[in-house]
Amino acid sequence: MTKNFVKAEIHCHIEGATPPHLARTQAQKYGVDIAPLLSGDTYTWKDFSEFILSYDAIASLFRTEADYALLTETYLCELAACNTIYSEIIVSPDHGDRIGLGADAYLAGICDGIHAAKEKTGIETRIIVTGERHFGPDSVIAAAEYAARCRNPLITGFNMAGEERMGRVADYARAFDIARDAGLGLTIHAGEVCGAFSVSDALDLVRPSRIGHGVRAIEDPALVERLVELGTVLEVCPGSNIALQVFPDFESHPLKALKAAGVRVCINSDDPPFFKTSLAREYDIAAEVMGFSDAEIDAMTRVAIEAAFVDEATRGALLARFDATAAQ
Ligand SMILES: Nc1ncnc2[nH]cnc12
Ligand SMILES: [Zn+2]
Repeated sequence: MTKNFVKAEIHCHIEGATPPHLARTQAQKYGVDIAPLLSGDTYTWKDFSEFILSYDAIASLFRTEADYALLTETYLCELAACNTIYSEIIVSPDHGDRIGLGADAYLAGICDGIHAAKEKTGIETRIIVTGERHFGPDSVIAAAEYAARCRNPLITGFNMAGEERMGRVADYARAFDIARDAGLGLTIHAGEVCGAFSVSDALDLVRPSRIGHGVRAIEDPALVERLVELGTVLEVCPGSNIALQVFPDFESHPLKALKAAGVRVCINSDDPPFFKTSLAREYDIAAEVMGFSDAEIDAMTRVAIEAAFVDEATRGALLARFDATAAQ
């Protein structure tokens, strides 16, 4: 059991963290029939494309600043309850725009939720703005421009999520140039649905310090070696990968092999209720199914904090908190 382990997570999509009970409340509030999306406590989707559609539909149930504050506070308090001291949430201003709330109010709600959760639990949180690849290059560039100009101190990173099979990384490279020039940390979903070439493209064209998933790098030993040399951190989400059938089961998941090869890896939940998981469960699986030792699990948590998009004073404080309580 990893219940008492100090945890940190740097890859979770805020709308993807919607607990089924909250989805139902929101659906009732706005008179939306979500029966095709949710059966009991299970989000129903069959493959990656359907998952993305389902994700966007659940996101559309949050329509006000207060809705987003509630969602964010709910998720962060759940994380804090399992000893999580740091979280980076991936947010998409496109969702705010698409439901007519607007990006500013969308982010204001999320920030309210972050402050409320910090007040209640002490959890430290930062925001990664993401472009959604399936909304096209212009929309991803607009997301980067938004992140760059709004100068919100909680927004410290830029990402691209969504349908990895749409276009090539080169089509989106400009968005990352804008984010890099604004001083934001860079990470990108790659090597999840697409193979090793997608991770190579990301390294060549985005030069990120982290990659979301990246697990299919395992298909190319030279690429694994390149990740080791660069020190690129993979934000690994094992439960997500199994649910989305990237790998058939936890036994064949490459997290152990990547770590053994020297790649810097950490454990994350991605969209936990969509994949019937939680950060706590991901840590338990690492220990009980994948066979990582306590020290190895702590080492992955340390990687998450070392790779976090925070200022050095905050990183130091988090590491001190982690060192004071880890593996005791
Ligand atoms: N696992 C995932 N991959 C790509 N885009 C996403 N958006 C939310 N979850 C995602
Ligand atoms: Zn993700």
